[in-house]
Amino acid sequence: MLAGKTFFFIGAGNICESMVKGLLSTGIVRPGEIWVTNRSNTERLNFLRNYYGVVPVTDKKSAAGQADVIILAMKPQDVFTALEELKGAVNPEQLVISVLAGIPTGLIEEGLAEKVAVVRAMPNTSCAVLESATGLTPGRYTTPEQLELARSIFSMVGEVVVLEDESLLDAVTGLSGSGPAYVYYMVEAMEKAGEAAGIPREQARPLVLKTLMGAARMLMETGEKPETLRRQVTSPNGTTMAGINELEKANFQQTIRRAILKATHRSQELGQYLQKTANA
Ligand SMILES: NC(=O)C1=CN([C@@H]2O[C@H](COP(=O)(O)OP(=O)(O)OC[C@H]3O[C@@H](n4cnc5c(N)ncnc54)[C@H](OP(=O)(O)O)[C@@H]3O)[C@@H](O)[C@H]2O)C=CC1
Ligand SMILES: O=C(O)[C@@H]1CCC=N1
Repeated sequence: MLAGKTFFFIGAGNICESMVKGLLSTGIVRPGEIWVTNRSNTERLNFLRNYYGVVPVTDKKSAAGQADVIILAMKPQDVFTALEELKGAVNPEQLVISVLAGIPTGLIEEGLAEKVAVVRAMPNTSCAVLESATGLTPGRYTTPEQLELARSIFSMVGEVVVLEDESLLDAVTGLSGSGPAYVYYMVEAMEKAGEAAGIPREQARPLVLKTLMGAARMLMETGEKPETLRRQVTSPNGTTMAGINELEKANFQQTIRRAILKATHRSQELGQYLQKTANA
């Protein structure tokens, strides 16, 4: 299904590079099958060409007319300009994948002016190591085969969940799209705490990272609930209980909940704002 397909990334920033790195590492997609473009940053395109062997594109319209899969990967605020540049170039046989936070498929379909197949996807930067958690939802004109193509692309770089209700993609964005940043933030905090407790940074880091990896693998491989695994670590009146009590005092779970709901809300807000702009 994927062999020989060409991929055109419109927006060659962070998420583009994570996907490119992951796709190429599978060996299924070859560098010449990945085309990349930016608004103006040619230095970045040259870097991607030199480092990954992918193909920089200047004539967006012509490349968009030829690629099998077009991936919209600019900031949400830049979507209108990008769509204007693509108008009329994409046909219903092709597949457009948008990874833009908050942007509904309807807005992209309208912008492209043809009955083009659009899939909204929310991956995360762990695509680079084939461990993305990606939510997908089909647009109005997406055939089951085109949805399957999108699923197989993101399955190459991690786990895929297909959601029928597009509005849930905002929550996927708040949960797993932004999710790696919450984890990195926690790692930063744990490293600093390790240092504060006297462990040199170069030794704190491997301890924290292996703790993270080990806990993730325990969750995945035992199939136990996080709560069960947490209780196994927590001895009555022991060290873990002392630590967890402190997290409870700071309303840790409520704080995480608020963070994810805020991020979800921000995704909704971006979509609503840009939809209003489109209607104005
Ligand atoms: N970063 C992440 O973890 C994730 C991001 N996303 C989504 O992916 C999108 C991109 O995010 P990210 O990669 O972090 O952003 P970056 O700022 O790193 O990259 C965006 C790129 O888009 C380019 N661009 C802007 N306008 C156009 C245009 N009209 N035509 C072609 N290229 C254009 C910019 O080029 P130039 O520099 O020349 O202006 C820039 O290189 C966002 O919509 C975000 O919501 C989704 C999942 C995860
Ligand atoms: O921060 C953002 O808006 C993007 C969307 C998901 C991850 N990064």
